[in-house]
Amino acid sequence: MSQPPALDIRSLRYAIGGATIIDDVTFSVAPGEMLGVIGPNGAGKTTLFNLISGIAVASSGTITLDGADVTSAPVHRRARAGLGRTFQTSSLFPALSVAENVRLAAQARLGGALSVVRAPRDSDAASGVAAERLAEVGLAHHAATTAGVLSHGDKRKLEIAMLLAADPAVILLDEPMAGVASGDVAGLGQVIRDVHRAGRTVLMVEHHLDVLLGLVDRVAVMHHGRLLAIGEPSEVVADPAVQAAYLGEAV
Ligand SMILES: Nc1ncnc2c1ncn2[C@@H]1O[C@H](COP(=O)(O)OP(=O)(O)OP(=O)(O)O)[C@@H](O)[C@H]1O
Repeated sequence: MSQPPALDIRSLRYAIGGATIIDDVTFSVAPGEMLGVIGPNGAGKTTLFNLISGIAVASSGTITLDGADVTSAPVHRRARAGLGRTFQTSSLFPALSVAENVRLAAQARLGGALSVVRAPRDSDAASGVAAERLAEVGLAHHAATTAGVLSHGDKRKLEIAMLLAADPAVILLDEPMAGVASGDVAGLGQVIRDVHRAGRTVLMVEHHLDVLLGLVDRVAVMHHGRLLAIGEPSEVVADPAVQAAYLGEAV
């Protein structure tokens, strides 16, 4: 039997207060693929991520993760099924060290009691996972640094390391470049590329189109809650309907 898609979305619809925010969206993402999700402000990108991660529940349609229907599953069950997500707003603990932030995320996954008081032992499974993940995002040299003083680019790398601590197969990145200094964008892009090349399926919403189009295998364009186009970046950028949706913005 052929492998099921990492993520399959069928006829997804989300309506609230009389407004249809997501309207009949269907697409699937292959295992190991990186899909960019773009669209003008208010197009429904974050809502789509909320439906996939379980923060909002679809009005109709289905969401399948690696063959398992998770359409109405709570957030923690989707996380157990291999889904991980970052948010537009920072989710780290600024007063703790970089290593402690990732250790806590790893402890949550490993099921141990959460403790910031007990000094971590190097032999701790969670500390081991934390060290590996920090190395993976290039932050090993900042392990002892207080997370709050990191640059925006390094904070985003730390959030990715925290996400990886749970070992997700499918990762949703919501505007990972937001607020990152232009000089740090390329380095963060390389971390995302490496995370993807390690075999993970990645969906990424990002307004920095130049960076996104250079990273992804395919791009999906949302417009007024509908999927306007999906395909390889060069095809999608050349699509007149996509250009019209951006009202002449350089795509
Ligand atoms: N809970 C809600 N109740 C009412 N309207 C909502 C709700 N959530 C989102 N919307 C509306 O749905 C539309 C899509 O919002 P969403 O945040 O998903 O868009 P987006 O593409 O992520 O936008 P941006 O690029 O600005 O982040 C917007 O018009 C928003 O105001």
